[in-house]
Amino acid sequence: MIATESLSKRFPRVTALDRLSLDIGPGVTGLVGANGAGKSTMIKILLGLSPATEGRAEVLGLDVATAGDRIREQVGYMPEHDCLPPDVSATEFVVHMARMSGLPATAARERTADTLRHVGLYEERYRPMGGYSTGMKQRVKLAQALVHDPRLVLLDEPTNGLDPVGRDEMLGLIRRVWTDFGISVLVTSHLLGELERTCDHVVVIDGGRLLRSSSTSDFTRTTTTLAVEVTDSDAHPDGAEALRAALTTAGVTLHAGVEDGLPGAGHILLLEAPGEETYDLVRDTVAGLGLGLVRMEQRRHHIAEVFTTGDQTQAQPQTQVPAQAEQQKEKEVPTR
Ligand SMILES: Nc1ncnc2c1ncn2[C@@H]1O[C@H](COP(=O)(O)OP(=O)(O)OP(=O)(O)O)[C@@H](O)[C@H]1O
Repeated sequence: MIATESLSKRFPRVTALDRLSLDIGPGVTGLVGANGAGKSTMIKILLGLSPATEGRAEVLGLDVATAGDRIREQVGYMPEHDCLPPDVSATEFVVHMARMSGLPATAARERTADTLRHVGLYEERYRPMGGYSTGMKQRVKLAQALVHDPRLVLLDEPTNGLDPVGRDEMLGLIRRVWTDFGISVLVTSHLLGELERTCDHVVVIDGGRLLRSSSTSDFTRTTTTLAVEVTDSDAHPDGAEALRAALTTAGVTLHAGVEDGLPGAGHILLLEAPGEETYDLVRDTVAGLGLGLVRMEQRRHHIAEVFTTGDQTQAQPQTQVPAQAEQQKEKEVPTR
């Protein structure tokens, strides 16, 4: 879908993109980086709106330097900034954008109605957009990117300014753009955590340089940590502690501390399970103590841990772990 080779963009005082080489296939791809990392610059180059200083880029097999018009025919774009005229309604605006993309009047009206329904705008679509909430405006911006039925959409920070519920709804919509319509998505964000749930592939850039590009499952691959939750019993009023003692005696390595489990079902123990024999041992020990086994699951990495644990096994050689990431409660990539 997108390929770049040693792509650079230099402004007089800043290098926004620094020899970036990427190969992005179909599906939902996240482009994550702090403010100023170069995400918007990258999108403008991919749309053929801003020339690269050096290197090359192709979108849908078309060269951005020479085929910008043809790229924009097949690609939708949701800009980061607020760009909606306040005095017109969502319907009028999206119909206008559809006509600009070359759709005949009837098709433009039909596609507008379908697209606005998809993004969850109903009666409001006839009201002037000046009175819309941020969430409604973001939905209109998404709708106008989709209305001409592109093969790929480039979404620049679509969750900006949204509260957690609005963010979840927007991420769900973005996921469905791919699963329901087969339109590939490149979505930028400075929030690592939200990409974990939404994207098949994640590209991380910092200061215009590539930090890492891998499938989300590589980022979140399983660990050897096993989480075990058991019920209490009359004989063992603290089932988790009884299990901890029995497993320690059996030679299993347990992590310090417990996590809260389901109400009434005790706590969750975390232990090292290098092989299947540990699973069998846990099951038999739980049964031997007469406890109920509520859950036994392998823990997965979270994307943010890539930045907090120094796990760089698949990182590019130039990887720098952004130090402040550890302090970001919301798992945000730090602002530079
Ligand atoms: N037209 C321009 N002239 C000079 N510098 C620019 C220009 N556009 C972007 N930059 C600089 O290039 C760098 C990358 O900017 P860019 O907007 O691509 O980052 P970003 O990752 O999209 O961040 P944000 O989410 O804050 O927009 C920044 O340092 C920015 O100040």
